[in-house]
Amino acid sequence: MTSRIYVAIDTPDLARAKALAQRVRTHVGGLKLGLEFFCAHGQAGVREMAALGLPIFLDLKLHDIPNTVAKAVQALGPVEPAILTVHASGGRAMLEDAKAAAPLGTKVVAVTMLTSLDALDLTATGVTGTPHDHVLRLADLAAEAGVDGIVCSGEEVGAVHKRWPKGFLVVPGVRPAGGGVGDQKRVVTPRAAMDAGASILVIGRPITQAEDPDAAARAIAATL
Ligand SMILES: O=C(O)c1cc(=O)[nH]c(=O)n1[C@@H]1O[C@H](COP(=O)(O)O)[C@@H](O)[C@H]1O
Repeated sequence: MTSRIYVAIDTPDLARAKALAQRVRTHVGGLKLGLEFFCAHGQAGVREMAALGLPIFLDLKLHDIPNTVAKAVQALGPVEPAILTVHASGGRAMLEDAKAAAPLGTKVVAVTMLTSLDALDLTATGVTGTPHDHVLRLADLAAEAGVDGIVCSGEEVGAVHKRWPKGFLVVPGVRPAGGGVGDQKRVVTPRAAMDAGASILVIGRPITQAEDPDAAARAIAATL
């Protein structure tokens, strides 16, 4: 079965990105490229990574007025990513227009509440209620807007899965038991996220910063 792990290749160094992808490719289902990589290498860099033969998750977390986001998504069309992120808090019209502008084969997923935030951070942004409530509210908004799914932490994915069983649910911020969490705050193990209903996992540093990234990816895959 294809691995449900997308490895987050968070580096601006193209040679390192390619080398990492080659090392872990047999234990991951796809490559996630984010802002760091895209700002350094743009669409040409994405194409070079896509040439390695794994699906590309382009994580640009677009968040702007509907017209701007739709035009940006349209401009990204030629690279036809398998998955593309926008922010759910951009609102319903933005989500609808992003989906309408995306290539047919691209899943548009809406980031709800970043896994690097906790309840205190949420309150500080002026949002009342718990992270759980906030994620469910944004997940409902994303479902109504017709995008393919959402990004949330493993703490909420079970509840989202119950409300939206067909949603494509992306869970980042996962850590093998006993691993360091870094800047992530709402963290679960890869296995717990899958058991709760994640469609795919996004995993960066536990693989990319390991002494042997291939062995780390294999070890995590073996727990799923
Ligand atoms: O959209 C994402 O992928 C994302 C959303 C989120 O809420 N939290 C989050 O960590 N991510 C991404 O997931 C990856 C997590 O990396 P690690 O913490 O190194 O495993 C990074 O590339 C983040 O940009």
